[in-house]
Amino acid sequence: MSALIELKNVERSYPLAGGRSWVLRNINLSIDEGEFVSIMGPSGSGKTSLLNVLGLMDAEFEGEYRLAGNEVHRLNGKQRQALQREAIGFIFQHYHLLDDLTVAENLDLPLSYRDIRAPERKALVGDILDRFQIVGKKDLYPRQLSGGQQQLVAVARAVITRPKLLLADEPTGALHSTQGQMIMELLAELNREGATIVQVTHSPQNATYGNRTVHLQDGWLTEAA
Ligand SMILES: Nc1ncnc2c1ncn2[C@@H]1O[C@H](COP(=O)(O)OP(=O)(O)OP(=O)(O)O)[C@@H](O)[C@H]1O
Repeated sequence: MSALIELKNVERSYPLAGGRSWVLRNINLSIDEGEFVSIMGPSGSGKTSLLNVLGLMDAEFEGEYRLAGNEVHRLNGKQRQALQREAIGFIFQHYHLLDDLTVAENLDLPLSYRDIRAPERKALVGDILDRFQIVGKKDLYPRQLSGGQQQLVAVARAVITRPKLLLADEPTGALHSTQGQMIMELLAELNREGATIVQVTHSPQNATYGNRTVHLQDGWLTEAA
């Protein structure tokens, strides 16, 4: 089994008056294709910082990061952006849908960054609307949807390009428990279909949907027993 993600001695710090403030300490982590990993840890322990490194949103780290055979630590900004668009889908706590775009237009957005012709884009949007059973919502705006429906659209948008890696930051954090459970079941299903998923969660219940949990404490990573 080949590793999709490999972090070697990854460190992140910020300058602080008189020294540096350390956020990630000597992180070594390997994640195989097809895994569903949960990152847990107290507030301020570095979970979002680690997700930002994994998602190529933060390049100011030290150490080595390999993603799908790419040496991320050697890439320039343009190459990182290309890899991010090709390989990663993001799901955030607060959906991050664009308010001025309809559901269908939000779903089309990641496709518009790719070299895909309009009829094929339309077909892909149609397929995903079907798959997520939201065809009836396609012309509505995000504010016309419930929180659970908005997150459903956000997950659909994250997977429409079939990324190898799905990164989720507290994906159920803003939802009621039944809506949250629906989203977790959907993530588990996407994982069974082959997506590698890394989620940040405070919820031990949500972590049970994954196959493995790692813990962060003051920037240090430990594997759960
Ligand atoms: N731009 C920055 N400058 C300085 N310190 C920062 C910066 N961004 C994050 N930090 C620090 O990094 C540490 C880890 O933050 P991070 O957001 O990764 O924690 P977290 O585990 O995700 O917390 P939470 O569960 O509260 O979201 C915190 O102490 C935070 O203050």
